[in-house]
Amino acid sequence: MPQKKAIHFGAGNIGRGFIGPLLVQSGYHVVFADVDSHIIDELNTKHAYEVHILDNGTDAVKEKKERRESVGEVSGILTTHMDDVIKEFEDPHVQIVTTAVGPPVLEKIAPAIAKGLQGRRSTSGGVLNVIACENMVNQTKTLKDLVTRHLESEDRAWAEEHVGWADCSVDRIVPPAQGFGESHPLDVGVEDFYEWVVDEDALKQDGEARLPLTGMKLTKDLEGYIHRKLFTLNCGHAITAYLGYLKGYKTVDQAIKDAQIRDIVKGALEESGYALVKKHGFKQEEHEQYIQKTLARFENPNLKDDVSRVGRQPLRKLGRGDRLLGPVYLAKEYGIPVPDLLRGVAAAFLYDVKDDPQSVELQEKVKVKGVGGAVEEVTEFEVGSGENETVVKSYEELKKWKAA
Ligand SMILES: NC(=O)C1=CN([C@@H]2O[C@H](COP(=O)(O)OP(=O)(O)OC[C@H]3O[C@@H](n4cnc5c(N)ncnc54)[C@H](O)[C@@H]3O)[C@@H](O)[C@H]2O)C=CC1
Ligand SMILES: O=P(O)(O)OC[C@H]1O[C@](O)(CO)[C@@H](O)[C@@H]1O
Repeated sequence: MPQKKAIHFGAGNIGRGFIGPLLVQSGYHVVFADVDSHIIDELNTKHAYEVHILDNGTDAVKEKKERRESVGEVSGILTTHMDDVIKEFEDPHVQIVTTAVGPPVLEKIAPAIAKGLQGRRSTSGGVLNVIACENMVNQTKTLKDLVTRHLESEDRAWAEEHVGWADCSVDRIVPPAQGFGESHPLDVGVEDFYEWVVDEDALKQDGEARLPLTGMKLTKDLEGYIHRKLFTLNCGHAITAYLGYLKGYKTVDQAIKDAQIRDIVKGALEESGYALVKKHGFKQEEHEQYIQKTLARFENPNLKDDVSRVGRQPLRKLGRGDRLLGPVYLAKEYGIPVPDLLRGVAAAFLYDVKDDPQSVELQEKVKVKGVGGAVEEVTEFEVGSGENETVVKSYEELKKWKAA
């Protein structure tokens, strides 16, 4: 039987280090679609690469610090070559389309996906599931809306019937590849842990296209998984990055070993945890273990994960439903005090990195409106409110860390 195929947009860290390998393990040939011609050329020359599991020696890999998994059955196309994209969508062996390009890039790939779906309809192609693996809530619904804008009504109707659009939670720390040598540009280093949870009800389950894949979990309660991951792993990660930046640490593992930083991060995750337990009915004890496991993941020295990567785009991370304010607002619903989460929010307002446009924009807001005014604009906590005052007070305290 001819091999089933997947198209994955974004041959970056998560694409090559997480989603691509799981697709290959599940028997798919993966066609990576990217704008980076160097990576695409490499994929089409070598058709294989290695994933280096950089465990910290406490979990699966007790003796060695690294083990490798070979990934074959891969090729590439440029998203700028529309004919190639359409040809792949027309291929009846293609059954799943995934993305990991970054939230702002979804609108850029939407026209190509729309053209691909038009082509698939015109060749009477079968059912397809689309799963956007981006760190955001409702990422695939967002992609669906963006794609639908480029479809005429008959194509829209066909897509409603033939295309499943499933949101997901995607969790594995994959920093930019480092130290594998110039002759291995496709290799990527990852942590051992991973979790990929997909909204079962949104999938089109049809014949060969049925999911889950190896390593993928289906759920009818995606919100619980997304909140747990975003308000724990991503929340703690971001706070570690912002506090680490203030103390001049380069990487996350260095920052989390600092007792002052660890106390705040742990406190913030406990506050967020009380709210998550209330909202989603997680067992308190199990959630505490999840927090411990998360902190242990931050300690992994082999990942050498830069605080600037984890802290990137602070305004996005200060979004109302995102990793910092999401748990603050959730805790507020239950009257849970959140001093450490608000310290984390304050630290984000002190993140001053010149080559990060969102950091520059945030600093400009602070300059123009003062801290309280900027906090009000970004967090929607009015000047004079308890939350606004706590963030401003924490900001002034944390500012001294930077000066020290
Ligand atoms: N790296 C990580 O540990 C994790 C990342 N994520 C999410 O995965 C997504 C991707 O993150 P990374 O893989 O780290 O980023 P990355 O920067 O390594 O990869 C993004 C890829 O998208 C490609 N790209 C950019 N514009 C494109 C376009 N118009 N068409 C096609 N490809 C395009 C880039 O060339 C790059 O290869 C983000 O949403 C991130 O939040 C989620 C969980 C873990
Ligand atoms: O990719 P983002 O949303 O900028 O945030 C970085 C975060 O994403 C991850 O790369 C993976 O979830 C985390 O390591 C980190 O918390």
